[in-house]
Order: sequence, then C-alpha cells, then structure tokens
Amino acid sequence: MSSTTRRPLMAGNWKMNLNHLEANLLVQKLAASLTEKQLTAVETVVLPPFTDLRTVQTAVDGDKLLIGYGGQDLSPHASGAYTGDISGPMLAKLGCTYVVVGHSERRAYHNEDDALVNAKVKAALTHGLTPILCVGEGLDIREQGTHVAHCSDQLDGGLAGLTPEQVRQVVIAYEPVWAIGTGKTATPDDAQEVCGAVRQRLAERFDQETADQVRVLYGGSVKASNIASIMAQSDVDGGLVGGASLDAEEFAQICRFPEHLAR
Ligand SMILES: O=C(CO)COP(=O)(O)O
Repeated sequence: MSSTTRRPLMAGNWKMNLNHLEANLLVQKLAASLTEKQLTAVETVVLPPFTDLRTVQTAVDGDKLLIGYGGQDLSPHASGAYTGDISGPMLAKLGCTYVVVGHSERRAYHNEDDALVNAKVKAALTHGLTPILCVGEGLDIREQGTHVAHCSDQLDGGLAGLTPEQVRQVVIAYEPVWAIGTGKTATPDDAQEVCGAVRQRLAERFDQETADQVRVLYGGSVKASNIASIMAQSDVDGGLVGGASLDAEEFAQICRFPEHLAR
C-alpha cells in the first residue's frame, strides 16, 4: 500500500490550553475555515483538555461538523478509586474516537514507562478508542545517533502483546522531543528516517499488511509553512500538531496541505 491510500490525519494536540469557551470558538472557526471536500480528504481531529470535551462534543454534534476529537491521555483502568484520572469508557461516552498515549510530556512529567503506556494502549482499544501512540527521542539520544533503535524499543514496548488486527487500529506518532515546542523542526529526511523505520519494525514484529495500513504521523514544530515538505515523505501520513493547532486559520492551512485542496 502506498502512502496515497492511507488517509492523511491531522491531529491538533491543544495540551493544557484553552478553556471550554475558547474551545467552542476554536472548533467553530476551524470548521468554518475548511470545506467539506477538505475535511473529507484530510481527517481533521482536535485533542482538547478533558474539561473541554463536552463542549467540543456539543459543537460537533449540534452542527454536524466533520471534525473528530479525543483525549490527551487515559487511565489504564476502566473505573475505580483513581483520583484525578479519566477512563476510556468516559472518553468513549463523550464521542471521542482518539486518545493520545505515551506523549513525551506524560513520559517526562508523570514518569510513564513503556509498561504503563502499553496498558493504556490496551485500555484504549478495549473501549473502542484509537490510540495515538507517541514515540520519540531526546536530544542526547539524537546526538548519540541511536534514535532509530530508541523509537523502535518504545514502539515494541507500547505494542507488546497486541495482535496484528489490534495494531492496525493504532496510529503511531513520531515526535522527536528536541523538536517539540522549540521551533526546531526535524528535516523532512529526519521525519522520513524514523517514520520509515517504524513501518519497517511493524512489518518485522507483526506483518506487512499491518505495516502498510498503520498511519504514522510526525509531530514537532509542525506549521503551515513546513507541512507540505514533511507530508511529501512516503512514510509520513499526517501530523500531530501542538502550538500551531491553537490558531484556527494556521491549523486549517495545515489541513489543506495538499496542493489541490489549497482553494
Ligand atoms: O508535542 C507536540 C504535539 O503532540 C508538538 O508540539 P509543537 O507542535 O508545539 O512543537
């Protein structure tokens, strides 16, 4: 399967930004900035903070917007005494289709290791959510030149114990930590090197059909000005966009990256 048969996915990770009123405004503006043709060609998803999800659901359902949404994290547990956590069934009930798992900020600030990330991937799948499993190396690993092995290990850990059928429902995001929020984007070749290696690893660990079907995103200082060159890489199927997704027009421009969708 070539990259042209995998539907491009642009996901806006709002991180800890925007209250529910601002969320409503941004979703409405985003939908108004994109045509039905554009929203059909490129799957467009927002990943707001938990406190905004009900508002986003109301906006999307009320106006039948062709925009998907999801959470930025989930508990590995379905319910129980886990103060402060949010479960897969709660996200699914709000109409979420996606959930980010193993973002480098969760790994760094909440000590999430591959075993926990793996449990969260499994919880997401159990509750009908598509996990966006993040992998990526820090600057030290990049400078040592061991970034491909590092990302492959995170991939193996995150997908441990899954069947090929389950892996086909997962989205992988390669986010080099040194490129997140720094304005320092990986070159298109850097993005392709690791996204290609991720796909190759999926073929080795699972099977070729799985590797061909799974969408692999790039994330790290994606902007309207650099998305086209990143998307020109054969193994990059979309973007996981942080800062630039907080501006409706910039994110809409990112979603219009294919030349024929520009107008
Ligand atoms: O972490 C990211 C998305 O999950 C990337 O963030 P920036 O686009 O702000 O660099």
